[in-house]
Amino acid sequence: MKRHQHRGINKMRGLRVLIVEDSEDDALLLERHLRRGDYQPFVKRVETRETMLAALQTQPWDIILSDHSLPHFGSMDALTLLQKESIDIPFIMVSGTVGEDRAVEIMKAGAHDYIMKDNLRRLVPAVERELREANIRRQRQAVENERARLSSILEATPDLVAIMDLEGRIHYMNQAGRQWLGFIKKNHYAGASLLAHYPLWTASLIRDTAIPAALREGVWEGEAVILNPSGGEIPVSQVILSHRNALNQVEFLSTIARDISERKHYEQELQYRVTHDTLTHLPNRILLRDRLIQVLAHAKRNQRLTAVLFLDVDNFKQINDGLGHLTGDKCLRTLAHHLAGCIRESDTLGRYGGDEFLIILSDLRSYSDVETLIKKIRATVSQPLKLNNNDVFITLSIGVSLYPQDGDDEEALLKTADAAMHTAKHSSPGQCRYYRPEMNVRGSELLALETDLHRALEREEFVLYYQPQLDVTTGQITAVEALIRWQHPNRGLVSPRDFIPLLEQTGLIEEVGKWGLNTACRQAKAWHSQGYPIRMAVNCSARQFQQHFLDIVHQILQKQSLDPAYLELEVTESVVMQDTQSATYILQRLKEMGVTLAIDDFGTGYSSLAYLKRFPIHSLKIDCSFVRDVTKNEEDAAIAETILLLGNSLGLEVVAEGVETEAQMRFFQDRHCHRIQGYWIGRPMPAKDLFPLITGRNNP
Ligand SMILES: Nc1nc2c(ncn2[C@@H]2O[C@H](COP(=O)(O)O[C@H]3[C@@H](O)[C@H](n4cnc5c(=O)[nH]c(N)nc54)O[C@@H]3COP(=O)(O)O)[C@@H](O)[C@H]2O)c(=O)[nH]1
Repeated sequence: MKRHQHRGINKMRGLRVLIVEDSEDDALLLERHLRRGDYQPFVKRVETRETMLAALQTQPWDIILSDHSLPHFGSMDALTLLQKESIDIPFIMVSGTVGEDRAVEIMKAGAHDYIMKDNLRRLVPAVERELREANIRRQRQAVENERARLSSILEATPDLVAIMDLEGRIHYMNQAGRQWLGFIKKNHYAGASLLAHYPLWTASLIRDTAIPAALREGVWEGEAVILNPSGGEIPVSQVILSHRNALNQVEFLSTIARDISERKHYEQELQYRVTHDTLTHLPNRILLRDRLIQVLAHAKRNQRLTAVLFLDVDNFKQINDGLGHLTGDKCLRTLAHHLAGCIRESDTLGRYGGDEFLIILSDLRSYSDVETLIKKIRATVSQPLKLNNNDVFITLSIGVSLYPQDGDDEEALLKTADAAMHTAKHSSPGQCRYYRPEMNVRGSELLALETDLHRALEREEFVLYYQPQLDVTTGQITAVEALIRWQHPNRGLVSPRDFIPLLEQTGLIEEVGKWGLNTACRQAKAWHSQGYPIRMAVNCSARQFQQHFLDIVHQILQKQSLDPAYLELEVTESVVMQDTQSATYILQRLKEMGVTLAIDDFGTGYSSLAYLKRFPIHSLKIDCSFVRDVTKNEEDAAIAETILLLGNSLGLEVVAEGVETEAQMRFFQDRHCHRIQGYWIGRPMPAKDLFPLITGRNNP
């Protein structure tokens, strides 16, 4: 008994039954039949519309068993109520009176079955079938709901989604896809080929690579381009999937394509930024290197000549510091523009960094093409750059390396061009140097020198030598030029040509220059005190020529109690032409202080008459290079004579420097040059050695 009970309880199935019935006995009868059928029913009997609605709203029901006709309610009313409330519950009519026609009518109205009250043996099987079918209906509905949800997601997604057969014919395409491809109505795509909506190169990629890969491996992912109706290209990231049936045969393909226009735009932008200089928009170091590799590969294959030009703006720091960074930037931009105008379309100009530019010349017919370009560049930069109402003159130091002789890869050519440029910068700024193997040795020497220079001032290794200048009219030594020397502990006396450029680059020139000015003024004062009013000429480099230099000069003159008229500051044309506005100001203040001013190396730079008139200058020094051959070379003689005439007409003193022979001396004497400086009078020498020369000349 216990075992039977146990089995019975296990078999009992719960069932929530709503019975529409006015007879309690009939309801109990139904309940009993259900129990016999191994159900454990939870039963609620209702007999009006209101009680049925309340029961429906209170809890869910598994089945409704309804009598056909109640005093104020019936199966038709119950079905209407269910429809109105959109409730799908198996509905079995249980009646003793209904005729066949009426029964059919009720079935049409939504009842799932009907049972005669005198044949209740059918009840349990009917309930079971209806429960099963209701379950199937629910599952179908769930699938349908799921399908509708997925469809609405596909329709709403901004990506193109399509289903295709194995030939690429479209069977479904979502709204985004229809819009991209211009299918105005929903079914317009039916049978159209997706391949027709790609440009040729992408169509072949999809046909020959992507679809075979998707068929083989199940999926292909890549980038493609889709055409919009007006032929515009939409870059896409695309996935193609193959879908198999139960027999493992591919049944159809699906694809999802995402518009990556924005990403592509950013990628291009990024690529541009990585490879271009933001200031000048020229190729930067990375792209330059890349181009050089390509040019060299081409040159190797076709036995072509190639040249690399390293260009560096001389004294760019002064422009930046003096005129401000914005003007410095403008200077680089303007220069970049001018340089771009000098090269052929096949050449590459780029900004290598800071004030350094690089030009790659490919497919040269001969190396003379390089000379042609250099001449063009020279002619361009000899014109002033118009920067915010300033005429700024710049010079470029250029280093050239040639392929194949100076290196056969990009590394070697860049290194050799750089070495050549640095040699130009150190020995002759503003000039061009072709690479020579010994330049590399010189490079490491320069590095060692630079290290020593940092200690030279505190170790008192600098000395001043003085070179006499002869007054042509009186024959007396009326002035001397102070020239610095470096007494290096190991190298001996180092020429200023080897260390002044280094001092300028490192900024040490300001300290060393101050020391030189002070030492020279002290020496001038010493000679004055001994009865020899000698004028002291002191060189002033670009880096020193700043507004605070005015204070330095003033303080030193005060400290040494030297009459300012006996100090002559020598500046080159390039120093004053770099920033004419600021130069005019400084020169004017110096003049007001009583200091005299000389333009050094005159004739080698701009030689601009307009500026000479504007600047408060006292003298012009004819550069040694015109003096050397003045008696042999007509052109040099003509230049020297022109400078003399120019100086005289502007009321300036003219000094000829580098006079080594009597013939040269006579040349200048005959043309009323005011002062002569050169080995013929005396080499630069320590003050103690010069003194006897002064006393000898000045005490007839
Ligand atoms: N900013 C500073 N620059 C300086 C200073 N001292 C020197 N310098 C500059 O260094 C350059 C080289 O100078 P140096 O080697 O001293 O050469 C000078 C003379 O020695 C040389 N000279 C003079 N007479 C003759 C001659 O008859 N023949 C010949 N071959 N050379 C001769 O000319 C140089 C004079 O230079 P300059 O200044 O142009 O008058 C040089 O550019 C110096 O300016 C310093 O303290 N500060």
